[in-house]
Amino acid sequence: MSALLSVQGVAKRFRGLLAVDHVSLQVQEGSVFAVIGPNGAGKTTLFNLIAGVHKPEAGSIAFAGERIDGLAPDAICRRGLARTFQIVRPFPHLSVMENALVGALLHEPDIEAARSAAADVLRRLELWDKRDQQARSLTLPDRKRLEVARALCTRPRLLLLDEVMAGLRPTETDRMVAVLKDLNRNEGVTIVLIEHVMRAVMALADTIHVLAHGATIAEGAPEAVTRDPRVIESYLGQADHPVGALG
Ligand SMILES: Nc1ncnc2c1ncn2[C@@H]1O[C@H](COP(=O)(O)OP(=O)(O)OP(=O)(O)O)[C@@H](O)[C@H]1O
Repeated sequence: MSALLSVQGVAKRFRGLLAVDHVSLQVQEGSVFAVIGPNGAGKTTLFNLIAGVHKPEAGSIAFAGERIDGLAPDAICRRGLARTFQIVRPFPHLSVMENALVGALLHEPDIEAARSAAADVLRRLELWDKRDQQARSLTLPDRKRLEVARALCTRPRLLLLDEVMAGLRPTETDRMVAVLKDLNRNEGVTIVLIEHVMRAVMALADTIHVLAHGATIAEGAPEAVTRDPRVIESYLGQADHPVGALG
């Protein structure tokens, strides 16, 4: 099986700090791949490299067999790689439907067809009843779902999710996990997620990749990775060391 996303030895430095230190990973089509690691490990910077926000100083990134490093974020999104942001960023004064439409119009220039595609996604994400509400009036769980909906409306083959569970209560986390499982299993969307909520990671991920100080320290099946002493040690000293609690 060839990888849908292949990251080879990418590096990114901010002034003196090597935020991503020659990281390599392979994400198989149809899988759920989690990137975890303590605060400041380089997870969001790695996403920004994949999504085209930053250009890697070393290494290469291929999506569906073609190089994407160096392309602009919108060009990468058009190829089928969409992302959400750690800080949710819907257009606050637009309605839920209008926010979804912005994504749908990327691939579907016909407004009625785009509206219909957006409606399908909003139903799937349980936001249809709130389609006329302004995004800024939504609760945090609904804003998180809208963030996923906007990304999904661009019809991605691969979805990059940056901490979509943060701030959710356990029941809301379970709902989001169910939505993502459905997308992955029934729609075939490949998912790469950065996540601190280990309950969600364990429920979803086929593979976990662990970063610490910008570098890879472990990768493998969830049960093995969360028992790895290097992984547990990397979280020590963190107020909430979720992996230690599981191990
Ligand atoms: N734009 C930037 N300019 C300067 N330094 C940055 C920038 N973005 C990230 N960094 C630094 O790079 C390192 C990695 O940050 P990054 O946000 O990628 O970590 P993270 O693993 O996503 O952390 P968290 O779990 O807290 O979100 C940190 O030391 C951070 O301060």
